[in-house]
Amino acid sequence: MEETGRERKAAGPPPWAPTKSTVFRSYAAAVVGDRAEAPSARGNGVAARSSNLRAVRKRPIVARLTRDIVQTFEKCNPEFNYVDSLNPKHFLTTPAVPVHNDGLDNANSDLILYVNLELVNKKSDRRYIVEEMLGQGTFGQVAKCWDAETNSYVAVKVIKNQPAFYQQAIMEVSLLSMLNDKFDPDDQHHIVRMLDFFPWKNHLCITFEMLGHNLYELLKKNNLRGLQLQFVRTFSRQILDALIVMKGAGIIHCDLKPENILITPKVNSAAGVKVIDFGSACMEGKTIYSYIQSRYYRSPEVLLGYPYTTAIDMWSFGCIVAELYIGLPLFPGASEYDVLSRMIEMVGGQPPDDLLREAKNTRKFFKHAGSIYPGNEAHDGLRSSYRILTEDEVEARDSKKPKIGKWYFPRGRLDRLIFSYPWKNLNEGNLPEAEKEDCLALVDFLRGLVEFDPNKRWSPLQASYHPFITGEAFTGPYEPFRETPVIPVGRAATVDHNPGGGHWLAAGLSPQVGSINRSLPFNNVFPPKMPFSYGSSCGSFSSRGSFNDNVGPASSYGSYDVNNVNMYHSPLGPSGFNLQSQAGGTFLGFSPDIRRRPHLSHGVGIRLSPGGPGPMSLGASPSQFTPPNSQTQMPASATAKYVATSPARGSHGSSLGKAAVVGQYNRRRNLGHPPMSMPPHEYTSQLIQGPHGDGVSSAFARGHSGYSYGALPNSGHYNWRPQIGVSTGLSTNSSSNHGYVQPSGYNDFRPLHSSNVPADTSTSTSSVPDPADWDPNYSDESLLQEDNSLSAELGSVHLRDASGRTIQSGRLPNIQSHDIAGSNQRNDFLFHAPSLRESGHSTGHVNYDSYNHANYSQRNFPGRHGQPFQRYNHMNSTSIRPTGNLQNVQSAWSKYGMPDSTSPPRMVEGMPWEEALVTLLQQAGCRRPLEGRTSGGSFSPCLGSGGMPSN
Ligand SMILES: Nc1ncnc2c1ncn2[C@@H]1O[C@H](COP(=O)(O)OP(=O)(O)OP(=O)(O)O)[C@@H](O)[C@H]1O
Repeated sequence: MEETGRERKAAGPPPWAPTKSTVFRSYAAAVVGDRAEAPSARGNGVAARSSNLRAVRKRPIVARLTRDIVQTFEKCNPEFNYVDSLNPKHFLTTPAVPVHNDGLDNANSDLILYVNLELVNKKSDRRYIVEEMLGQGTFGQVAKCWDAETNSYVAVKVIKNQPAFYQQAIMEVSLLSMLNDKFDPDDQHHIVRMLDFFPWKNHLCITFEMLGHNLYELLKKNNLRGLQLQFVRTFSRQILDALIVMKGAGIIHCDLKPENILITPKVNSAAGVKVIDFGSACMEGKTIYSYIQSRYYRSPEVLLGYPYTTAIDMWSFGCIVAELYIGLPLFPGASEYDVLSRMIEMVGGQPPDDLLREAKNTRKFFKHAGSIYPGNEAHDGLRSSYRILTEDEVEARDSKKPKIGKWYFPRGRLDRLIFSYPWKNLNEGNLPEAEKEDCLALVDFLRGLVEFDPNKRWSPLQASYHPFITGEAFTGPYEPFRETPVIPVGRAATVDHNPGGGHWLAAGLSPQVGSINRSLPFNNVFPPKMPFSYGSSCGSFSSRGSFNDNVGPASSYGSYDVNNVNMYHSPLGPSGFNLQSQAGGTFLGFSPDIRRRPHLSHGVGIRLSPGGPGPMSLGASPSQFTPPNSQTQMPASATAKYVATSPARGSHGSSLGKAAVVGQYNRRRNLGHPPMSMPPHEYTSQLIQGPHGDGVSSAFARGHSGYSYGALPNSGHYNWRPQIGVSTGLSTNSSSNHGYVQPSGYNDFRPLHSSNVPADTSTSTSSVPDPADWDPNYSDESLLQEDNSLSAELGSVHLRDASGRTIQSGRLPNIQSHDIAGSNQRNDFLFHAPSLRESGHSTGHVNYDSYNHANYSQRNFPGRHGQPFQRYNHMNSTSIRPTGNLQNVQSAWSKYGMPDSTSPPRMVEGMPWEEALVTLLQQAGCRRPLEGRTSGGSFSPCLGSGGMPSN
């Protein structure tokens, strides 16, 4: 029965009701009383003074009303009980609906983050207070957090609570640990610093130094105009620096793109950039995934399904350098076919025949003409027996048109593109004298990077000596010094079972058969700073005996002795990673001498020889770990808000791409995927004959005489590259084609492979939304949005030239549109060209009449396509593919040396991932992040008795 007001009155106030005296006590009285009660205050005579409320009145009203409000309420009503958790939360994660992990995770297995949530490293009791979302990507979320201990902001990547992502994140941790600690201990090589990692609520959290905006945002900031050349040079040099170190460590980044290069604003010091996101990285020679790299930056060998090395990062790097200059992605293809077509059209030539012969996807893109196809030539001047399929041929084969994206700049050769940038003055003769040399140097620099043949593509070290980077005068085509070939690529996992019965592939090791001596190249400028020899370019197997004797820092460079690699299969169960250091501890696969390592004789798994970072050997194909029912849902809604998809934060569009890929990957996982067909030895021997001979140097030692310095390519020139055996190069002489097929209308920037597609129209007929075009947040308005933080960030940019001289110091002018509006000149500032919008064209379609063939829609800049790597393995081994029940997952787990096979992993509520992580990291010697916080540097989990972390 409902109680009436009268009855209530008669019954007296409810027990919780404040009494008049407490409720309506004045705030001042409460404060006075409060202070009067404080012993310390009393002691200091504050009580007496507190009756004077003038100090309180001076505060702003909001402060006065809310300061100590909880205590005030408590004063007013002693029964008032403030419960923090009942506060409305400001959620940062999308969606924020609790689904998994006892309501802590959403449907995507992302930890639901909200403002002021604490992420705690329970081992060190270090707390990170979530403040805002920086990005939501494939592997989880990155949040800006306050680190109370250091009074600074950090970026914390909270990995999804799924084994697959967890595994790959362990890889990220281990690779970055290695890079940070062993190869760049002094933080000099433009690689992001990892500060901490810890498990939290079944999520792995990785703490990074807080960096600024990424390079895509920087370009976008200026309406996708390019940067001034000196900035292109400076950033390129720094990225190269990172790449040199990575190559020295044998690490392939696999997802290099402008979004993964972040600005590091430093007040009063040289600004620069840092490479982030090693979440897709792997070790050279131990490549697992074939679908890697974001599409625009995907190398030809990856597109074609050819074994890859660190050279793929150099391709991406070349794309980035060009993009920094022109402001737009170089190959913004809407499909892989489109990307490859653009490469061929813009770079000239095509991948060499031996690559095409071996690559597993060749038939997707090329037609084998049986013999030398008339009129078709590879880029090195040799005729080819392959030619790229026409769109019609692709359509006839696939019963649907290939997706072809828009062209955002004049079609034509890359050199022309660079020379005529910003494309308003189409006559390259307009190029100021002063810029000619720079442009020539840039074009020549790009020549060595966007090189179809990975064996001829310049290494980062070779590229770093290019005049474009060093700032020396450019006097003619650069010939890189000969570099000792380091790591022939390992055939990506192709074998189901290794002969020894172990699981090479499960361990992430590509069997590399063949007697190849691998030693640290004499010209490795970045020997890791560690006392012993090390396996830096980890991942190659060498045959017995080939392991060199020159023990020392450069000796056991990344080699695995195929006869000594210890793979065990034992019914006794897993032995974990068995990473044993000769130095007396376990560490990340660095054994100073493979020959002396202890041989363990039990367990499944693999003991890594020098150079193989432990966790990496997980062969962390998510497919092996994703529980059958695990969800990898990434609805567009979940990705649209933050970084990955938003122009405001870089890799916009990528999430969807990645989501699609993850979905594909999961499907693939379930369906299985055929192994690559080529036996490893074939590939190895091929490589030995290729790059191990005169390799790079010979490729560039020939036929460059015709590259006439100072001469810009004229309209009659077909191939902008200096040609082997052809004395034309960039000669202005159109007669120098030497039998090359004259492209139709190079003059007019017409495509080599005419697709009859107007440049401003998309021929995509697919009803399936293309992730490349999917960018819900994209708009011209967003392009024009000022971002003061970015301006501020850049305001303190100081750039130095090659000699260390400051070329741009002090505060740069704010990046305001009026700084550049209406300017058609390369501004004496960060950016060097007006945007299409500002180059006098009205919004909407921009018709470059003078090109006659190119219409551009500035409204349709490419939706960024950070298409992710897709993880699928080539392994057919059912033993490592989860087959639908926990036990199988567990057995897969145990094969990777994960803990105790007798206690199956709990997928959601338990701690096995944390335990596994802890064990792995402990075994791998990843101690640094916790050093100083743990006893003896060991990593031990902060587990409650029940296995769950106590909060
Ligand atoms: N150290 C950092 N400082 C500032 N922002 C960062 C940092 N690390 C990452 N971010 C932001 O978070 C975003 C996602 O980070 P990251 O690329 O490492 O995650 P991811 O899941 O691999 O994303 P993606 O799927 O886009 O590759 C980055 O694009 C960047 O904007």
